[in-house]
Amino acid sequence: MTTVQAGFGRRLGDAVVERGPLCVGIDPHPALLHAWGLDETPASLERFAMTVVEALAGEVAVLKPQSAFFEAYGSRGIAVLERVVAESRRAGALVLHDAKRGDIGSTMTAYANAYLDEHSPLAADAMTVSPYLGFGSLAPALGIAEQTGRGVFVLARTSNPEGAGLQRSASPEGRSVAQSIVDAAAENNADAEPMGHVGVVAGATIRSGELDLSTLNGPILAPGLGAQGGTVQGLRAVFGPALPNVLPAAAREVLRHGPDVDELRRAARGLREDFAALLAR
Ligand SMILES: O=c1ccn([C@@H]2O[C@H](COP(=O)(O)O)[C@@H](O)[C@H]2O)c(=O)[nH]1
Repeated sequence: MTTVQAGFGRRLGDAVVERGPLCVGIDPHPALLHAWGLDETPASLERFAMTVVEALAGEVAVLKPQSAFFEAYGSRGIAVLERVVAESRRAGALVLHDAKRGDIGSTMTAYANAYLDEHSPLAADAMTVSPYLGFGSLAPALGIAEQTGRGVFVLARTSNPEGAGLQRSASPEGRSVAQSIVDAAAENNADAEPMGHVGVVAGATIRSGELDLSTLNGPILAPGLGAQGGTVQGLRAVFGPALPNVLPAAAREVLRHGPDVDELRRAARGLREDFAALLAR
């Protein structure tokens, strides 16, 4: 493990200042491959993913490969994912592995080593993690991330409709499961400047004011724009005063404009400009 000087909160903040607030998902869905005139082979997977990297790695703050779509192709898919991570980072984008890992602490260490340790071929800048085995089970990932200047995004209130039942369920004192995850992340970020390395995931599709994010002091990944029904304009109602910490995320809403790299860029810029205009209002 090698220590990176700046913490993830600062690195993400700098990337957003330089490139604007947007995370684009690299999700090679079979339907998108077909729409791009590609088939479902490792060679097509690579063509798709590297086209997105060519179009956007020099353009957006964060790229978020969805691990599942690469894992589906076995070791050849993982080899493509390694290339996506390395070339995106080389072009200046931060890479967030969307793998949603979560396990007992000892196994969590191995996941964190796989995705966050600089010597791993898959090492990125951040990863998504699932707190279902208890927030404390994520401690090894939080620790490795902090030591290496990397970040984690903990699922709190996800964008999918099925998440609501579990995540909105409340303790006798009235605190929801999702809020307890946000509060635990906030504890880890308490003294960090300009913000901490423990982000949360909260969908662009959730109800207004569902979460109190006032003490989080960390980034908020907001997936669910476009294909899942969330809108950039709706983000202010959902996140209120926490809006400046929101990193809007979209995959299909951008990828459907491919394979033309200029069209992909135009789509990403449009979303980013819409969000910047919302922030400025
Ligand atoms: O709450 C969550 C957490 C993660 N995701 C992931 O983001 C993308 C969304 O893709 P779109 O095409 O923009 O809908 C996908 O990889 C999900 O696994 C999420 O949607 N919601």
